[in-house]
Amino acid sequence: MNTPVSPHHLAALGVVIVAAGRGERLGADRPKAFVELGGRTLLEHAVGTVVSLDRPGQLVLVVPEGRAAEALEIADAALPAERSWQISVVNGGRERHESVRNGLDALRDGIETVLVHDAARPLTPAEVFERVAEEVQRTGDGIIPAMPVVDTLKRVDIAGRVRSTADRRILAAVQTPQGFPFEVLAAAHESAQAREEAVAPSNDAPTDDAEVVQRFGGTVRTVPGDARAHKVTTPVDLLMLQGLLLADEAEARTPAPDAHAVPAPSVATDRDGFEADAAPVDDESAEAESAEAEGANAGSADTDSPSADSSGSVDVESAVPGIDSDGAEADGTDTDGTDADSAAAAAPEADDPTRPVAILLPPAPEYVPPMPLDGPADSATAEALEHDEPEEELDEFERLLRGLD
Ligand SMILES: Nc1ccn([C@@H]2O[C@H](COP(=O)(O)OP(=O)(O)OP(=O)(O)O)[C@@H](O)[C@H]2O)c(=O)n1
Ligand SMILES: C[C@](O)(CO)[C@H](O)COP(=O)(O)O
Repeated sequence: MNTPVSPHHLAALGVVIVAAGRGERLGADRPKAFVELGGRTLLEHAVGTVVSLDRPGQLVLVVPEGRAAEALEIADAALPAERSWQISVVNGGRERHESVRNGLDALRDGIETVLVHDAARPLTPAEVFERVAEEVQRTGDGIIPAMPVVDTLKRVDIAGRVRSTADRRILAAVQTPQGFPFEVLAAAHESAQAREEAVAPSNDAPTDDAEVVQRFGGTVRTVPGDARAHKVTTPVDLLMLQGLLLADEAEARTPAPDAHAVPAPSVATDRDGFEADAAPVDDESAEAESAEAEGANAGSADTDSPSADSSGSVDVESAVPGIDSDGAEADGTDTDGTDADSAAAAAPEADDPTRPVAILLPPAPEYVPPMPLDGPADSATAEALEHDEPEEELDEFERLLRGLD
């Protein structure tokens, strides 16, 4: 039964961290969320960021059976005394979407906005949580962080033969946290569950919550994601995130520029990979979308400052059998944990006022946003897209899979 809630409760944010996966592709000796990165489990990193958000909320941790006590300890240790986060822990399901459902069931009445986040994205900055939550509250739509696709994408048949190239201008790689009005996400998951129970299990389980909501008829939009929200899937992902933590440490050790120094460029790299005012991928009017994107990006799209939760040495080798800790060196990081370039920058000649105190990185490559939101501008692109109609190609692909081609 619904209990009356105060306006304070109505403003509360619900966050579900799904941490109940087995981590088979990582191949560690424990569930992925309990593997360590920089001396803290992936779950600890994620929880630490959520409880650092400057708002009241309820956090639900969804964990593998037998891990609830450990998860509660992690949450207790992470919770700063002055923050108003209420924490609960529930068991996960067989598939990710079942785990999300269990998490939603544990949220109390009065949550208006809910964010669903993968523990497997441990370094996602607090700014991304804020950006997603604010945009959900502003628009009432589902909001997901997205990154441009940087590789060329091929459709390949079961014999390994390349059949065609997908148009990556209309594709985006999406991350978590994904945010929704609570009622919409809860109803979408309920409806998905009813459908699952009514028909035989299929192999098209939704891989994210945006898909659950879209199948339910909801609208989902994008905001810029962040390179630090990278997902740990295989061992090399842990090494990449280890590199980020080491870079944070090196940056934290770099002395602040003195008054005589040549100023460093204000923006060296954009971690979201998008131009600051890149419009999100959508099919509505370009004008309205550009205005929205500007609103969404204002003050938060460029997240170049060091992470608040950078921590000590990285324990990848001991946590994941078969991972070679030298991978950090291969990525250009010295074994003493100092990025070679940053170390050089950290030792400017004090009496040489012209000596730069920061390495001047080249500007990030310009990201050309997907096609104009009201369709391709030029006739060549329009023609190319006409011949790259996704549903037609899916049919063709299915025919190939069945050996009908
Ligand atoms: N039944 C599941 C499956 C996944 N997850 C969570 O969903 C996120 C994304 O899933 P993924 O990276 O695929 O994790 P795993 O399922 O653990 O990985 P794998 O497929 O390699 O086993 C992770 O934080 C994972 O813990 C979950 O809570 N419950
Ligand atoms: C939810 C997700 O992280 C969005 O990119 C992704 O779909 C999870 O996929 P996985 O195969 O369960 O890791």
